[in-house]
Amino acid sequence: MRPPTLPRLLIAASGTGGHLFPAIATAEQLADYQIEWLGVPDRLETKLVSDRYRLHTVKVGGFQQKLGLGTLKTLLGLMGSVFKVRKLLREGQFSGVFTTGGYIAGPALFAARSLGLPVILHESNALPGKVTRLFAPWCSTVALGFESATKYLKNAKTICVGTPVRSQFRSAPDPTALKDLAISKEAPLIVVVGGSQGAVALNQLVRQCAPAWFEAGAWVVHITGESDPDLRGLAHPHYRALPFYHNMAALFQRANLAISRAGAGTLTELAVTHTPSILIPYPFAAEDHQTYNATVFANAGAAILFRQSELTPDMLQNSVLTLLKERMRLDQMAERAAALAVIDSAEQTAQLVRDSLAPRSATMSKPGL
Ligand SMILES: CC(=O)N[C@H]1[C@@H](OP(=O)(O)OP(=O)(O)OC[C@H]2O[C@@H](n3ccc(=O)[nH]c3=O)[C@H](O)[C@@H]2O)O[C@H](CO)[C@@H](O)[C@@H]1O
Repeated sequence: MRPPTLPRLLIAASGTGGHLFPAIATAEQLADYQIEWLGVPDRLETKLVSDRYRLHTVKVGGFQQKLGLGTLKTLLGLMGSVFKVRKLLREGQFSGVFTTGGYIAGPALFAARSLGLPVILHESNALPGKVTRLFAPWCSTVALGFESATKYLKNAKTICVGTPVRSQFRSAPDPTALKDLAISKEAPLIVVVGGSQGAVALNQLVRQCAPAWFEAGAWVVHITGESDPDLRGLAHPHYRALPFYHNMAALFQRANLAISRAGAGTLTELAVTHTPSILIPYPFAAEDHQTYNATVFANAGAAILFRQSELTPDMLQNSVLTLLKERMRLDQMAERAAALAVIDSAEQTAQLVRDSLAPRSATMSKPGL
């Protein structure tokens, strides 16, 4: 007897770690679905996803502010992508779409809804992205990373579930992890991270401040991103600079303090690993959404928020030195961060996917249909 085929789910997630990792974490909980992926050529998904899931790609881009030839080109491109995804969904007999927003969500949502298929959208930011705000009312369910996002999505069916984190963040700390970095076991550790692509301005600030932190006995692991022109700008026995690191869970678990941009993915991980932080939102992020994320953490007492435009190297250097001396304050910030964590977000999000797809999958699997 042939085994019953699993219902099929298309996941549309693309571009940055902040969009891909929550989608991967949710996919890891959906072994009862046959999953395929929708992304964009040449983005991070070609490295992170294609060895595990069949990856289909379409070209999508954002609309420019001014109307003109560029807008027309983007619109035609979008229509072409919608047709391509529609064909994929129909021929592949998919039961629905799960997306984490961003540009890829547009064609996925248009195509799915035009076929009457359910769409579940996860929005991890405190200020939902434009695509989410526009399309949320058309989704079966919109899962939110932050409760405060609800107020921007009044016409949608929303539910706060936190943001899913990868399995590495949900397993017990591995005592052999971080061996590759050969860092002191006892010294205070500062981890610097600028999102999945790194942050050159943050890197420059940190390099100016770090010598005083080394003097104070601290070590620094600095995730620089691939595009920093000054990658070898600092050398010290207590300093490790890396373009990207895969075991972020172990790194955050070990860190006494993180200095970070305020992408929703990283913030969620800092909460799950109870890591106190200094947050410097990326000032050019769409609609300044990272400041909204960081404000939630700062208001909760889990982080200190600095705007990049107002932050001098002296301010950053002294804040870190003060925090390193105030262990009780760091412990309190860690507790506040822990209070923001939703450990089972991946399971909750996966269940929302099942609930939205269930009636259709049940119909499709009835004999004779
Ligand atoms: C510049 C920008 O607009 N960034 C947005 C992007 O996320 P972006 O990817 O920039 O940033 P996030 O902080 O959300 O996610 C980064 C992810 O990459 C991982 N990581 C990072 C470095 C590394 O070496 N190894 C590693 O695994 C982190 O652990 C985290 O899971 O989408 C997020 C979700 O919509 C937004 O909140 C961010 O504002």
